[in-house]
Amino acid sequence: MGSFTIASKKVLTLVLVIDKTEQKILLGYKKRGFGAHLWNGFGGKVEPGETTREGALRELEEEAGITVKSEDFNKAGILLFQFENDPVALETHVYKTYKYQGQIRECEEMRPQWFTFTDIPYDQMWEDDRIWLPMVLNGQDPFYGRVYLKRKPVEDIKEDEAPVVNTSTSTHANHSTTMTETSFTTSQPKSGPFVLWDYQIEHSLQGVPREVALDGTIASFES
Ligand SMILES: Nc1nc2c([nH]c(=O)n2[C@H]2C[C@H](O)[C@@H](COP(=O)(O)OP(=O)(O)OP(=O)(O)O)O2)c(=O)[nH]1
Repeated sequence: MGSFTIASKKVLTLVLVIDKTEQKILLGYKKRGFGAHLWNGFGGKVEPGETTREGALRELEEEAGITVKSEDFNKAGILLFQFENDPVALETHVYKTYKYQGQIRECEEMRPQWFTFTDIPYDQMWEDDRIWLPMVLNGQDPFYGRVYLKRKPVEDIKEDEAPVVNTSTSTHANHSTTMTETSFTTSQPKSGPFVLWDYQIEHSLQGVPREVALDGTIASFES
């Protein structure tokens, strides 16, 4: 049995771009690196000297090509991701926005695509997303909590399930965007190399969390 004991944390961000009118969310297909072959929001590590808000806005511009005004950018919550036998937890600051500027574009790491709320590809996302993403879409944020992810047995990871990608151009919310569709030849990779082991996620009644302690409780709130 593996251990979920953590000793420290790294700070990361995750940005959700939502079209309330059309009931759609912009996700990116991660082409490489950590979480490859999964659909996710945009984000990554916060750099030294950056606030989480600055880091989230930078990653959104790098990965999807769009910018968001500060007043349209809100913290939806914090999740502490814990990985089996890894003492470093990922304190992930989740932001949401309903407005953006610029032209959505693909980059070498992420391929953006809009999904209607009823068509979110949860079986090609991190397994915990189906628990907390609806909280954001239903306005049940801010939230906080922790998520325990266990490594999949090696025999369950199918390396050669490469997706087939088709490119097309579509127009959405006055933005003409080149979109690509993904289909999988055989059984598709599900939730990457991790499975959800356990979680505790709660609606934050006291305010917007600024930091989560290593035990998953809120350490401080945004003022
Ligand atoms: N939706 C979701 N995202 C997760 C989970 N676990 C997890 O680490 N992430 C996110 C947080 C980050 O946005 C991303 C991992 O960040 P990363 O450090 O690998 O980012 P990156 O490859 O883009 O690296 P960089 O740009 O910072 O160099 O994955 C999860 O269970 N669900």
